[in-house]
Amino acid sequence: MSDSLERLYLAVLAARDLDPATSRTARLFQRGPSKMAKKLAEEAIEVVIDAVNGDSEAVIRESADLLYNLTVLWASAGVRPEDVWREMTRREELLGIAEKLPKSPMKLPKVASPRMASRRPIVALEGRAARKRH
Ligand SMILES: N=c1c2ncn([C@@H]3O[C@H](COP(=O)(O)OP(=O)(O)OP(=O)(O)O)[C@@H](O)[C@H]3O)c2ncn1[C@@H]1O[C@H](COP(=O)(O)O)[C@@H](O)[C@H]1O
Repeated sequence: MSDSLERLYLAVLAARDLDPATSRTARLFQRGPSKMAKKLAEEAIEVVIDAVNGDSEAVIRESADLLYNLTVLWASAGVRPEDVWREMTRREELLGIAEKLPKSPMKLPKVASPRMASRRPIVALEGRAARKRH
C-alpha cells in the first residue's frame, strides 16, 4: 500500500502546478489548506457513514478518496510519505518494547520532539529500584 500512496503523492506533486480548470489537485492547491482540510474531513465522514451502513464497497471507494485528499494535505504541509512511515515504525518499535515491559500504571512518554525519539523511555522496573536519570 505504501508504494501506491508514494506514487499518488508524486502524482499530486506533479499536478500541483497544472491548470486548476482541468486538474482537481491544482484546484485544491489554488484554494489552499483550509479547502484541503475540509475535503479530507468530508471524505473521513463519508467513510464513517458507509462503514456504519455496512457498505464495504462504498468504504473502499471513499477510503481511496480519503487517501487522495490526505496526500494532497501532506504535500501542502510539506509532509512526505516516508516521514509518516518513519513515525509508524517508531511507534511499532516502541510498542514492541512496551509489550516486554512489566505491566505498570506509568504511561510510556509521548515523544515531544525528534531529540526525545532517540532517548529510551523512562519506566519503573518491578522488583528493582528504577535507575535515576541525572
Ligand atoms: N487519486 C485521485 C483521486 N481520488 C479522488 N479524486 C477526486 O476526489 C473527488 C472526491 O470525491 P467527492 O465526491 O468528495 O468530490 P465531488 O463531490 O466529486 O466534487 P467536489 O465536492 O469535491 O467538488 C472525486 O470526485 C475525484 O475527482 C481524485 N483526483 C485525482 N486523483 C489522482 O491525483 C492525480 C492528479 O490528478 P488531477 O487532480 O486530476 O490532476 C492523478 O494521479 C489522479 O489519479
